[in-house]
Amino acid sequence: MSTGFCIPPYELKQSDTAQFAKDLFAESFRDINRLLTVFENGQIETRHFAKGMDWFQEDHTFEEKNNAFIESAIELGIKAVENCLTNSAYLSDNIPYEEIDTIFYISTSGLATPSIEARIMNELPFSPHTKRIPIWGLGCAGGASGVSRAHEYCLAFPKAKVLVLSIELCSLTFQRNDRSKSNLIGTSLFADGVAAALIAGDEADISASQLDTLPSTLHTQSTLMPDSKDVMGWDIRNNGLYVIFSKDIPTIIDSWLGNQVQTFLASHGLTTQDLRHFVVHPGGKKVLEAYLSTLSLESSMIDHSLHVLKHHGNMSSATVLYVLDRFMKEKIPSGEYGVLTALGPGFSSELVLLQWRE
Ligand SMILES: CC(C)(COP(=O)(O)OP(=O)(O)OC[C@H]1O[C@@H](n2cnc3c(N)ncnc32)[C@H](O)[C@@H]1OP(=O)(O)O)[C@@H](O)C(=O)NCCC(=O)NCCSC(=O)/C=C/c1ccc(O)cc1
Repeated sequence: MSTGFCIPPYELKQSDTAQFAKDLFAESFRDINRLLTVFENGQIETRHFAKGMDWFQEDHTFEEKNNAFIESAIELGIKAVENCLTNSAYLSDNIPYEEIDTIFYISTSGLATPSIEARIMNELPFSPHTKRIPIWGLGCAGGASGVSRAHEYCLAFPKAKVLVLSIELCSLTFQRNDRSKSNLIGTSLFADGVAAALIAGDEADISASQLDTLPSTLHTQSTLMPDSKDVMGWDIRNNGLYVIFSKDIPTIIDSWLGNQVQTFLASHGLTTQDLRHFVVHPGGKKVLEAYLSTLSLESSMIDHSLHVLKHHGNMSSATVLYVLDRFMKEKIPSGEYGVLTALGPGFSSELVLLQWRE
């Protein structure tokens, strides 16, 4: 396994984005100062964006926003792929582009056909026979789903080297004229992130990592909650993508997820007591608290997720790969188990059982 990232170029402090939101939303909410406390309460300090503050001060058409997405996605995606295939923390030799069998491209924040991985293949020397599997629409769950689908691909083709490339430029969907509370909360949470992960089959010819152990993917579980399409998603209108996300998500996690994780672990002879590591997408502070409470986990198990939330915000599908990278850098004894998980529109969850191995 390897990872690579490209941090988008414009770093903004939470205090700057709070001021921006105050200017924008002041007319819409009489109690704006009370609502602005969400910017401080969310445990986010900095976020990174593809465009600077000036860009968000102006209205943009759907066409302009989506064109900006395509341009930045290619530029940042290329760097994340390069960093992943040459990451000396995990690889003793660089992986040549032409050895990548398949790219799973994950996104829900911009549209492109041909999809972004094809455009990146025009810029980097991949084999023209590389299989392209673009996955659009899984939202925050997409990074975990990408790891799951890559795992299954490697079971079918054990010699395969697979790239999961997640590109989310959530800020480029920003709707200045949507003065809903969801949009205000979203403006405090969402950020841009670009991450790549290399997943290799058991028989792949890959130069050994310099680390003692790395996580292996063992099993996966995808779950759709029936009749829950209004929990999260996009309302697609002439001006672009308008965010839908329910304020009940933390409560839904509390009542729905615990059982699922327990059943998943039990089907592999494990319980939550066996779980040492929890590689969880930090959807928001209250989302992380809900995970702790429903699974009775020790609070230290979300430290890496909180770190990513603090320094990068919620970068939708890319976020869980940032969290995974922090776990991969830790010295974790061989044999220990973990779960990688994220939730997204559907409403759905993705679970991956991990075991650290030499
Ligand atoms: C740290 C937060 C953000 C703030 O906490 P707080 O400061 O204690 O504030 P409250 O939770 O009390 O919320 C303040 C107000 O906002 C309201 N609110 C609170 N979430 C909501 C709400 N989703 N709707 C609409 N009103 C709300 C809440 O009801 C309350 O209103 P009021 O009754 O007038 O006091 C906390 O609410 C929190 O962690 N929430 C969980 C966030 C969450 O669900 N994350 C997972 C979903 S991620 C997701 O769906 C992704 C979407 C997405 C979006 C854009 C993209 O570009 C890409 C992706």
